[in-house]
Amino acid sequence: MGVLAVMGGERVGFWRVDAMVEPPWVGRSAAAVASRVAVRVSWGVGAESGWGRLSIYVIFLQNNPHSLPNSHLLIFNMNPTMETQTQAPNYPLPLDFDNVSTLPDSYVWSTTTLPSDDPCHCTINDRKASLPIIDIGDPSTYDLVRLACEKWGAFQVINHGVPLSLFHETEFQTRRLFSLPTEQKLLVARLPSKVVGYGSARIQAFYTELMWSEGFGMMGSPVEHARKLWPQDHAKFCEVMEQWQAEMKTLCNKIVGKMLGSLGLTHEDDMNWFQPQNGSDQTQCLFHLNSYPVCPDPDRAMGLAPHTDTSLITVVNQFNTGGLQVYQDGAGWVPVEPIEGALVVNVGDLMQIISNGKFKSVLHRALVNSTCHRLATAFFLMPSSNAEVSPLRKLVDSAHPPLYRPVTGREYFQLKVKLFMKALESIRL
Ligand SMILES: O=C(O)CCC(=O)C(=O)O
Ligand SMILES: [Fe+2]
Repeated sequence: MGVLAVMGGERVGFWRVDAMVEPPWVGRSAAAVASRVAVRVSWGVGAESGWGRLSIYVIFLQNNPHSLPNSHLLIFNMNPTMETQTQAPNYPLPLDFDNVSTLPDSYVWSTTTLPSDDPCHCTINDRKASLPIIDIGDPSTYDLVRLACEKWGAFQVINHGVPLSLFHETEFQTRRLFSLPTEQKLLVARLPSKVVGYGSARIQAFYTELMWSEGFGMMGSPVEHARKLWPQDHAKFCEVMEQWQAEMKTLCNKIVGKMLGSLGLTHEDDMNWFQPQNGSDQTQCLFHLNSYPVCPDPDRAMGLAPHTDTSLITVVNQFNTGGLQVYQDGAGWVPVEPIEGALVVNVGDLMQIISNGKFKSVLHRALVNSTCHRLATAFFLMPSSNAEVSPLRKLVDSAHPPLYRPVTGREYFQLKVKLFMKALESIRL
């Protein structure tokens, strides 16, 4: 287990590997190699004159990148067989964004590779279309919620009861994490098969072009990772992250209650399947921090590529900085207006399944900009992994046959990892 750093060409970055590398040669003095490597690292990451001119090296660090000279460290020329030996996954860890002054070619999204022809396409007429803003504290909002979920698959919520002070603390702690030096963030790099830890978006695996973003995932307490990042000073980060997740869980229940209510159902009667059965298998909610550093060429870059969320619903906080866009048939990509203290709710794939296709899982993406470092958080409401997800019984009758076969939360998650945007289609009856 270790971190592979590959330097040279345009794809400068770090890959995490699961497999132990069998080095083609061993026995060089670690200290001697380390001094060479340190120089190559500083050349390879960021120095423009270095792009494409360095030969490719693979560095295997058994310990942490901080202790280079003392680590057991091996270096060898990369060759075609090496790639198969290391089984490097198809998505790199994020770039060292601070040290890049021009957009590397591998981060350029040409308009032809974008799902819509023009990334910012919006006719004058379309500009009037904007995501509904719903006062979730208002008891008479059922119709608005239903319409928003049917037409958009998303809406913004206000009057949700999450204190503004917690927004600010969460933003502060999120910025604190992403401001750490790259090599420190790599101490908690996410393993390819996992959702927790630091890394690039998991959907990167489905796109050839690289995304201008980095993320940090957690499920519940982030203490194990936070301890590695701040050995003496992680308590506040953990406290704030746990508090935000608790607030999001409560809010999600309220919102799901409204969504069901808008279809004539209730949380109590119709969501029993969702709760952990014998207390042993907790719900698998995922909380993600996203960072979109200032980008030298934002019109040609992509922060987070188009996708739908796997969740039942997702609550996104874009910290008052625009960038999130939702796709609507007929209108194209519609920017989600940043509103201080508002939260964005996305209908996810699992909600599309349980609503028997009444609510649609929204296609969305995040763009970047050249002036400010955008941060966002996303809380994904997930069922326990063995809960059976299927169209809710009361929504199915002879006139409305079930559109999807039952799947467990775990099974659907695995389908999404394998099939990405074709996962829903694969369980369609
Ligand atoms: O960063 C954003 O605004 C969107 C985040 C998102 O869609 C996600 O993490 O799935
Ligand atoms: Fe998303």
